[in-house]
Amino acid sequence: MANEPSTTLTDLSQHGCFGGSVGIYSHPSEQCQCTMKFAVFVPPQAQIKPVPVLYYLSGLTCTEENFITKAGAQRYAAQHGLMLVAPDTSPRGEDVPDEEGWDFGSGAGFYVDATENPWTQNYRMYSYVTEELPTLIHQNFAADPARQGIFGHSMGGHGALVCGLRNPEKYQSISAFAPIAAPSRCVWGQKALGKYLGPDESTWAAYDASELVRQKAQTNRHILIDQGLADPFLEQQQLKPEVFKTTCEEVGQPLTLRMQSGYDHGYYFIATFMEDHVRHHAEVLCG
Ligand SMILES: N[C@@H](CCC(=O)N[C@@H](CSC=O)C(=O)NCC(=O)O)C(=O)O
Repeated sequence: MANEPSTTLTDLSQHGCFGGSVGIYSHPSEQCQCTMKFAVFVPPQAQIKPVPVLYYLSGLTCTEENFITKAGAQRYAAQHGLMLVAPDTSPRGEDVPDEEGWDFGSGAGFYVDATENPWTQNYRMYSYVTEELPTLIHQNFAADPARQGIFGHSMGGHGALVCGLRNPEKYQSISAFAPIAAPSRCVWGQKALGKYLGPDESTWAAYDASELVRQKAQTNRHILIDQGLADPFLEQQQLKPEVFKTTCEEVGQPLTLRMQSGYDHGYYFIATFMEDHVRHHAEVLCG
């Protein structure tokens, strides 16, 4: 069912899963100028016709494997007939610049197109996620390019909000778990945006959901966010969901922000509310 099969994908592993399959793939990336990896769950419905695709963006330190092995999304994606795609979180490799520390560089691409050296050649995760990866998916899998959603966690929740708000024609549904919701106002975001984009903070707004939603509110679409109240990064002021919520209220962006008592930042929290998030996307994409 896929269009014009590409020869550039390397199949690294395949596993039967809920009547469909999980595959891990690598490919040479034009945007990131290195080998990139991603995970795909193909639901059983894809054997009959192209299915909608739900992209998941992971958080700091993650690879393409965290979500697919820990979040438990495949059961619900199989029920609704959704394909899941989870890319790595940054370019990687011997020739890719990196820095000490886990909140910048490898594993911390922040879903931006860097404009500052030495990051600009490889760190193009925004264009990778919104352009190169969807093209590859549609060339190689039974995916319907007209029905796509995006969600993610923490740094990946920030990425999902940014990619979704900036590209309403590409993504019809958006949700996030504990997103970095106002990166211009937190330590993680200020470090990453300052290094990838430079010190001129006016350039950061294009990658800050709480700024973007002022210009790009999608008043006909509902965004779902879950946030754990026992999340240490919430207390450290890295996430700031209240800033995003206030802006959404000001501009009329429909938002359900659920503050979940007893949940921290990890994948036990994500797995607990995964069914609701997959349903949120399926109601739009599979309706
Ligand atoms: N290594 C760090 C903690 C890193 C961490 O918590 N990463 C989160 C995402 S945080 C925001 O983007 C994550 O998803 N980790 C992977 C996992 O499988 O849990 C430290 O030492 O504090």
